[in-house]
Amino acid sequence: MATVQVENAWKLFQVGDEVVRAVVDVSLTASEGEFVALMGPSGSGKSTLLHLLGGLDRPTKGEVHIAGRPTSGLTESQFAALRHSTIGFIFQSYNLIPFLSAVENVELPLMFEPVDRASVRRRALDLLDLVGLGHRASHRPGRMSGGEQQRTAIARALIGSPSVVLADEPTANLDQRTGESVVALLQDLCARLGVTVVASTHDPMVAGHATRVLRMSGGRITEENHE
Ligand SMILES: Nc1ncnc2c1ncn2[C@@H]1O[C@H](COP(=O)(O)OP(=O)(O)OP(=O)(O)O)[C@@H](O)[C@H]1O
Repeated sequence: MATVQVENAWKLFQVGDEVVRAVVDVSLTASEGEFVALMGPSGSGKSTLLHLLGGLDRPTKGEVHIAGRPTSGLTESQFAALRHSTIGFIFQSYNLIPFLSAVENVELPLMFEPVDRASVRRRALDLLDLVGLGHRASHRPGRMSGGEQQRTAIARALIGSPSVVLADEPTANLDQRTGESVVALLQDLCARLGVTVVASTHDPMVAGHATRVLRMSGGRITEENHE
């Protein structure tokens, strides 16, 4: 099943008198369990495309489907609810809350949901185990390494059982070896849980683990390579 689907998507930004064409007529489909790497020079449109895929931003033109549903007719709150239940995000700077413990950070996306707290706690602890951090559950981010913080962020991205995880340069702040272990974890999630991962990256190592590599230039997808 296609878990990521965009058709002829454009994103234009008006900056003063100038129109910036950040994403230009992009169509993309990815299925369950795929690991797609988005590569390309700075400013080529990778982050903007990720934002469109995840519904953090709406296209100027074109259609974005989330979980097989077209999103153009949805209100902001319908859109947010759909995003919440189907998509997890990972950022290069981890974006963990410094005064919360690892397990509390993982629980955060479900904090305001009407769900049983004890079962959320169990699930958060299971996810920390899954990413190899069961022993760090009570640690705050400041007491964890960069790799541990990114693993915590991956567990947080999974708390809502998303079908898609979008990662914006997930290894940018990690050394080579730690980056490799984080990417191996993402690859494992694709294989074992059937999650679709789309990751923007400048790092050839990340692309080396992907099932598909898309190259962007000037807002367009200009090249596509399969594993
Ligand atoms: N909110 C915005 N307002 C105006 N222009 C924007 C905005 N967001 C992105 N852009 C522009 O759109 C283009 C694509 O930017 P984007 O951040 O998607 O590129 P990128 O490939 O992710 O770059 P990097 O690798 O440096 O993160 C750039 O020219 C950028 O300046």
